[in-house]
Order: sequence, then structure tokens, then C-alpha cells
Amino acid sequence: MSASSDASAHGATPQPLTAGRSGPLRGRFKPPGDKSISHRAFIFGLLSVGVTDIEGLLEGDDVMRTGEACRALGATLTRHGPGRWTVQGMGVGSLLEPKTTLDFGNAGTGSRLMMGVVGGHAVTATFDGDASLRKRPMRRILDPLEAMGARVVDQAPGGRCPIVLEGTSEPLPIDYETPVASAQIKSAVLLAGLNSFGRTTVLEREASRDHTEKMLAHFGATVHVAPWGEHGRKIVLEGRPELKPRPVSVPADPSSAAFPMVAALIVPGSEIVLESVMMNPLRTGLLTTLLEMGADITVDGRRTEGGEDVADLRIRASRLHGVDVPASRAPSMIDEYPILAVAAAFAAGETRMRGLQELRVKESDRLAAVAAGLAANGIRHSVVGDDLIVTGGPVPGGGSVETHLDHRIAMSFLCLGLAAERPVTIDDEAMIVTSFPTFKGSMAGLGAAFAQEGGA
Ligand SMILES: O=C(O)C1=C[C@@H](OP(=O)(O)O)[C@@H](O)[C@H](O)C1
Ligand SMILES: C=C(OP(=O)(O)O)C(=O)O
Repeated sequence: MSASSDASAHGATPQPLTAGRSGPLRGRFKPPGDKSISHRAFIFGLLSVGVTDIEGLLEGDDVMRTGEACRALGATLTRHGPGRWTVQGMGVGSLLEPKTTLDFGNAGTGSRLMMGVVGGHAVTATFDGDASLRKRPMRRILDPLEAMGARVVDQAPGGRCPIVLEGTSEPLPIDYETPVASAQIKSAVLLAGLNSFGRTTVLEREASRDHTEKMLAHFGATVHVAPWGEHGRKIVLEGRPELKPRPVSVPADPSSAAFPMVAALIVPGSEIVLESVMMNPLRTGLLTTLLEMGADITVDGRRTEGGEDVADLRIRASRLHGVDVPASRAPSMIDEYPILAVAAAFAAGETRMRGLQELRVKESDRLAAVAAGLAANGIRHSVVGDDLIVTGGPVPGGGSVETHLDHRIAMSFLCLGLAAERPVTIDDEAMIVTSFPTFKGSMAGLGAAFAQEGGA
């Protein structure tokens, strides 16, 4: 049960990749489907009776692992074309016991949301994943699930995967205040609460992404969301709804859009358009921050697609300046700090990113991984408590970056290399498939080519 070393933890030879100085980026494309909504599309398909149609699904490894888990719990998943899937569901209360371990690979969201599903059903399942997932804290999910009546049969030290979870056929309705702003904790509790005879309440001090609440309502559950405290929310779910299949159209992922967006800002002469990017206000913290930094980004054609606001973003290379990013903004851009640090490296003056403690428990310790990557490339920075401070200026580059099985570290430092003085190499590109499998092709379409080792 011990974690293997990072470099070979996905069972394959590491694949280094190098990014050198690029000419101007030009062109337009629609980033891939949102990862959060794609996981949930499969899960809500499983929990509905009948056939759910999905379009625009992100076919990244993380989401495919969730799909496999849905199959193991009884759903029939069929692919009809790129991003087009149907799920023949089982319904709340009617899941099958999985015969094999649910292997979630690199996926925190998939594993944690599915723990909620299993915890609220009369099934026992084993949860596991790669060396990165095995390091991530799961007590934050298991604690509320135990309060609802689920039982942890086995767990690795510190409440980590592999975990054997025995769910309950009648989860107790609870009122639960999440200890950190986390859509994964909130979602696990709500998904477990679906099979409860009572009302499940989740309280969060800072609002986190609200895709689960929106999709619960879309699939026919009764869910009330109200403001709570200064920035928080109270979510109340009535248990035992019969979820009805509803079509899901997955909008483009703002967390994936972030990479070409920052690349276009820092590579001189660039001008690109990113089409139909989701503008859910609980996901747009990076856009807000980049605009404050002086980014030339125009938001055109605001419209609604699949229940979410979307827009086309026109991004032109810009002279950025440093800003102070408040901790209260973190939930709306939690996955975007590595690429914001890259933007900050090219901005005049200091950028202070406050309150990044949750970055320490992502696919890697992102605070440490970003700091190491900045150091390797000659960028002035410091970590003070949970704040990251980056001082922009000429970016020497020339560094080798350890990605620690973290897709966002990999893509961020490749983008850095496109505008640095010397090429930047990452130790392994393999994890990029978890969230943005078409990253290299999309970037190449804009004119940014990366080179395998020896081919630079
Ligand atoms: O619910 C989700 O889909 C996600 C929630 C966030 O995690 P936390 O809830 O742990 O902050 C985020 O980092 C992750 O990429 C996706
Ligand atoms: C944190 C992330 O994902 P997850 O928690 O699902 O592994 C991410 O995609 O940046």
C-alpha cells in the first residue's frame, strides 16, 4: 500500500517535454468540456432512472475513471461520438456492489464525489488511485459520511487511499459545515444525502463552485440555496427524490482555458479567441485577477448554454502589473494559481496571492511545486505562511521542472517556456491527459510547438 516514487507512478517511462520561445500565438478554438461538470454528468446519469444524454463531455482520464466507477455500480455508458455519451442509470437507492476496486487514477473529484454516492447506499467499495491520489487527505470526506452512518472498513494511514467504505441504506440527514471551502466535500455530503429520508444541509463559509446544486435541481431534486454569513451559502436538499434523466451540455472549462489565455498574454504580439468558455461567477476568479493586472481581454457574446453562462474571450498580449489577490477569491480560482504565478512572473512589480493553504493538498503540493518551478527558472518569489509572492521581470527560464504527477504544474511551466529567455523542460507530460488531453494539439494550432526530449 506504500506510494511508489512520483516519476514512474503512472507505470510508464516519464515523458519530458520542452517549451521554447514562441512567435505570436494566433487563432481560435473552444477549450475542452468542463471537468467538474463532466464528472457530475456521469454520476447524475448513474443516479437517474432512464437514459441521460451528454454532449461536450471532457474525455480526459479523470472523467473516464469516474465513468468506469459508474459502470461498476451498475450504469451502462455508451459513447456515440466525440464528447457524446449516454448513461443508462440505476436510480437513487438501487446501485450494484462493485466487484473490483474503483481505481480513480489521479482524480480527487471523481473519488471524493463517488465516496459520497457509495456512502449513502447499501454497497461496499474499495477506492484507490495513483501515487498522487494516495497522498491526498480523505478524512474530510469520510468524517461527514461516518456521521451519516457509513463505515470505514479499512484505510491507509492518515485516512488515505486505498480505502474500503461500507455505505448505509438509510443515510442520516445531517447539518454539516464544511471545514474548508470545498465543492468536493459539499458534493460528497449532498450526494450521500440523496438517499436519506430527511433533509441534508451543507453550510459553507465561502461559496465554492455550485455545479452539484445546479445539477441536482436540473435532474429534479428539491434543493434550496441561500446566502449564509458574509460570503457563504446554505444548501438544503430534500432526500429520496426520483432523479429524472435530463440532457447535459457541458460548457468549455475555464480552468483549461486558463493556459492558452495566459500564454497569449505573455507571448508578444499574440491575439487569440477562446470560444464558449464557462463564465459561472464561482469559476472566474482568474479572469477577474488578470483584468486587474491590466490584461487586454474582451468578453464577447455572453449567452447561456446548458444552464451556464458562457462567452467568447478575445485575448491580446499585454503589459501586466502585479496585484494583491485576496484570500476570499481563492475558491473561484483554486486550480488557476499555478498559471497565475506564471502570469505574475511576466508582470511588472509584485503579485501577492493570499491564503493558498488548500494548494498543498491538490495533485501535488502546488505551493511547493510552483515555488520550485519558479526557482528553477530564475524568478524571484517567496512563500510567506500560506501566501505566494512573485516579483515579475525578465524571465531567464532554462530550468527543469518537476511536475509531481500534476497536470496543472506541467501545463503552467510549458506556458512559461513559451515566453522565457531560454527553454523550459518539464519532467513528465503524461498527466496532462487527466484534464486537457488535446492541450498540445490546441496549442500547436495557435502556433506554440513543444518538443520531446532530444528534439528541441
Ligand atoms: O468539485 C469539483 O469539481 C472540484 C473542486 C475543487 O476541489 P476542492 O473542492 O477540494 O477545493 C477543485 O480543485 C477540483 O479541481 C474540482
Ligand atoms: C485539483 C484538481 O482536480 P482533482 O481534485 O479532481 O484531482 C485539478 O484539476 O486541478
